[in-house]
Amino acid sequence: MAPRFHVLGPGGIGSLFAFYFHKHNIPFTFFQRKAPPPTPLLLVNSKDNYSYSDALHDGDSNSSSDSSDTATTTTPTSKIYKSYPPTTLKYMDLTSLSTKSAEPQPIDAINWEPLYPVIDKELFRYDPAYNELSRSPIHHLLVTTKTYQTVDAISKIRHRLRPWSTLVLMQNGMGVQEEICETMGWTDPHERPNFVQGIISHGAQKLEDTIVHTGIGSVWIAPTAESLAGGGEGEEGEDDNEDSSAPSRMKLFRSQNSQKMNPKIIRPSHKIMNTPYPYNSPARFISPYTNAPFSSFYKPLSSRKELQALRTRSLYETLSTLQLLEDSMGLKILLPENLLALQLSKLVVNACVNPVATLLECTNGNLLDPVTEDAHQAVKDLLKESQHILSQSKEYRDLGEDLQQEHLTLEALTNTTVNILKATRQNRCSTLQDYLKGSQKSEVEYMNGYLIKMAERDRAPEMSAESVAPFNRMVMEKIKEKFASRTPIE
Ligand SMILES: CC(C)(CO)[C@@H](O)C(=O)[O-]
Repeated sequence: MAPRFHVLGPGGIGSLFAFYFHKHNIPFTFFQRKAPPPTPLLLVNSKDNYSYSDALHDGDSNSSSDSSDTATTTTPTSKIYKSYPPTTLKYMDLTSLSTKSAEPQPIDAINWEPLYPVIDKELFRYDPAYNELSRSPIHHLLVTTKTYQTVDAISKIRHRLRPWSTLVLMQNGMGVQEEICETMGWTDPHERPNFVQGIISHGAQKLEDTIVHTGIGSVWIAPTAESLAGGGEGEEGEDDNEDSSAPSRMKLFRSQNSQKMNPKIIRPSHKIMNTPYPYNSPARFISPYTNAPFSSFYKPLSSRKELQALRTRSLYETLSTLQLLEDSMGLKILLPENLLALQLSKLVVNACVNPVATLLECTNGNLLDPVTEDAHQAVKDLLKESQHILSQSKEYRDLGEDLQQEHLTLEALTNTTVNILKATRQNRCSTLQDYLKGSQKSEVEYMNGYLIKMAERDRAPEMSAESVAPFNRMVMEKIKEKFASRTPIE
C-alpha cells in the first residue's frame, strides 16, 4: 500500500494529481479551505455551552438535502451541518478531456480535512476533526497552492509537520522554500522537513466540479541537494555495512549506469524502512506564526540517527510513490542539479512571457505575431537581462558547463521560450488567468522578483541594488500596479 499524500491547494494542478493518485490507488487527503468550519456551532443561537452533539441534533431540522453542500457552504449562522465531519464525500468529478477519455471519472471517497483560517484550540474545541485529524502528523505533502498563498497555507498545518515530513513544492517561480523556512523558523537544516522541488507542464483548470486537462505535459521532480545530503552531514550508522561517513540518502539515487535523467530510486536498508514514524507524538497547539523550532513542540527523538533514518524513509516513500505516475503523468525524477537547470530556465521563460502577455492581455501565441513588435522587443530585452543575471549567479556557476550550455545560454533560453510559446499558442499564461479571475495578487514576485533578488545579491560592488535588473523591475512594478487596481470578481 502506497503511503498517504496530503494535497495542499485543490485547484487545477492539485486536482489533476488527485485524479492520478486515485487511478494508481495512492491514498490522498485534500485540504479544503471552504470545508464546513465548526465556528457556526459556536455562533448559532448564541447558546452557552453549545456542543457538537447539539449541533448534530439541530442539524436534523436544518440540514441540506445536498450533502455536497457540506463542503462548500460557509455561511456561519444559516446552516447546521448534519454530517459534519463527513468521512467520505463525493467531492468532484475529475474529467480528463485528453484524447484518452472524455468520460467523467467520479472520485468518491475522497478524504479531506479542513484547512482552518486560524489554528485555535478554543475556537475548535467542539470539532472532533480538530482533535483527531488535525493533530496527526503529515508525512508526505504535495503543495500546489499559488506561490503567494503558500506560507499562509503551510502555517495552518505547521503543527502537523515534522522534521521527517517531505514537502513537494509543485509551483511556478522560485523562492517559496526559502520563504517557508524563514517564516516557520526552520533555520536548522536538521530541524526542517525534506524538500522536493517540482516543475509541471501539464495544463489543468478546475471548472465548477470538473477538472479539465487542458494540455498534456510532463512533471520533473528532484529532492533538493540539501535534503538529499541530509542537512549537509553524513548520517552515521544508517546502514551498518556502508562507509559511515557517506551521506546515505545519496544512495537512494545510486544506479548501476549512474543515469542522470530519471535515475532509479533504490530502496534504503531494511532497518531504515522498518523505523516506525512516531505516531505517538501529536502536536501541541502552537500559534501559526510562532517561529518556534520543531523541538519546542514535539518530543524530540532520542537520537539524531533515528531522525535521519525517518527522513530517509520519508524521502524514499515520496519519490518511489510519485514514480508510480511515470507513465500516466510523464513524471521523471531527476538529480538536484538537473532539476535546478530546468527550474532556472522555466524561471526565465515565466519572467519574460507572463508579465508581457498579462500587460497586453493577449494569448501566448500573440507574442509571436509580427504585429506585436513592442512585445517582441520587451520579451527580447527581458531574455537578455535575465540570462545575464543567471550567468553572474552562484547557482549557475555550480551547475557545471554541460547544463549551462544545454539550458541557460541566451540561445538555449530563446529557443525554449519560442518553443513554449508555439506549443501554448492558444493559451493565456497563468498570470493573465489569475488577473482575469479577479485576483489582486500575482506570482510575479516569485518570477521577475526572484531574478531581481539574484541580481541584487550577485551585483558588482560598484553597482547599487536599485540599479540592477531594470527591465525585470519595470515589468514587475507594472504588473503589481495592474493587479492592485483590480476589483475582485465575486
Ligand atoms: C510556460 C507558461 C508561461 C505557459 O503559459 C506557463 O508556465 C504559465 O502560464 O505560467
